[in-house]
Amino acid sequence: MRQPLAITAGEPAGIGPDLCLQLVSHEHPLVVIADRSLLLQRATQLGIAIQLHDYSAAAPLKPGSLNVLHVPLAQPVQAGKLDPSNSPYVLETLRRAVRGCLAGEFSGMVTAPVHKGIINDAGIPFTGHTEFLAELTETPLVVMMLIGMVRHAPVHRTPSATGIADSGTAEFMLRVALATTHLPLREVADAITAPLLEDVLRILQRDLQRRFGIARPRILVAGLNPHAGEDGHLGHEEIEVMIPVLDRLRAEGYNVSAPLPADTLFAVHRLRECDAVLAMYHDQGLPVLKHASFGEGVNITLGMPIIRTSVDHGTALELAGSGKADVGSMLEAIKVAAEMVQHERA
Ligand SMILES: NC(=O)C1=CN([C@@H]2O[C@H](COP(=O)(O)OP(=O)(O)OC[C@H]3O[C@@H](n4cnc5c(N)ncnc54)[C@H](O)[C@@H]3O)[C@@H](O)[C@H]2O)C=CC1
Ligand SMILES: NCC(=O)COP(=O)(O)O
Repeated sequence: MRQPLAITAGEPAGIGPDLCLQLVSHEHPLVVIADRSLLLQRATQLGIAIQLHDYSAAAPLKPGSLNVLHVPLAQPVQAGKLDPSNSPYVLETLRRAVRGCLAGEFSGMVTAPVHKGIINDAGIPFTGHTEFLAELTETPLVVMMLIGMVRHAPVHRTPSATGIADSGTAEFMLRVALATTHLPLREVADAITAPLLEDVLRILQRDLQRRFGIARPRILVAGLNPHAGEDGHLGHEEIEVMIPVLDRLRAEGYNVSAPLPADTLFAVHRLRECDAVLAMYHDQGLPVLKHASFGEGVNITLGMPIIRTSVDHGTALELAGSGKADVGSMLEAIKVAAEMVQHERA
């Protein structure tokens, strides 16, 4: 029997509950972790007729119903209106999913978006799922990677040394991993140390192999500084920190590039010939990916003992309860989690 994937409904005032309601007839076995009355209330607001089934690990899932593992809210919710007293509920849904994944009850977890600000307003330091899940699974280092299809992007039209065909369009999977996650920009340069870079690349390589079936991943590494430091004239991190690590890993058989200028690294002719890009920080890599595939991208946490994927967007409070939330990224996140489970079993 296929173990279900756990779906956490995220911030209750956001679009997470709306997205979960659209999963009733999904082909993959799913268990939504959320407050039951919140889902019923949002269904009424959206005019969706829905059957909820109370999930029990001991009983089969009920097809045609939304299987719900009930976690109670602290306060009733108004769509679009944040309330810090419900932040412990949000975190409890995540804890329950992680417990189930670690115990083998769930094959993985897929998260709807949380609102990082309101959790902090509730007095709970929180930077993101990524760091929170690392803590819950006692994983010393995890790697954030977002993936999405690049479609119909302009391609360099002149055949060159890269051998690029004279084609006007391209379609390929872009994977962008990050060396640092939710870190203020001011702190990024100090955080890029040789041990960190080496550990991140080892996690990236290992998970691309075991969870994506890529035998020898080709990884392009972005420099930290403009023009990858311009031979030391625009910063020294590439020469002092990055190049020695990359040389060492290459000698071990890794297919990693030298630090590349991030502005040209993201040109289509380069991206389509690699399996993943390692960007040094959140806003170096993710804007490119979201520009290409927002709404159907997937966020993945690598390096953990469990499988976790997520949507590529946030809580979109203004759309909650409106019927305008696009479920595309959630569907992709479920698909990718299911594929990762398959790869791991293979
Ligand atoms: N995985 C997670 O839990 C994530 C959580 N967030 C959190 O979400 C909150 C809001 O972040 P923003 O930067 O405003 O990003 P956002 O993704 O919520 O909104 C950006 C724009 O995209 C639109 N949008 C987002 N999701 C959509 C969907 N499914 N269908 C149609 N339109 C959609 C919104 O209406 C808005 O115009 C923040 O607290 C942030 O921390 C942001 C990204 C990921
Ligand atoms: N921009 C992606 C993002 O911030 C996702 O954060 P997380 O909550 O998945 O850690």
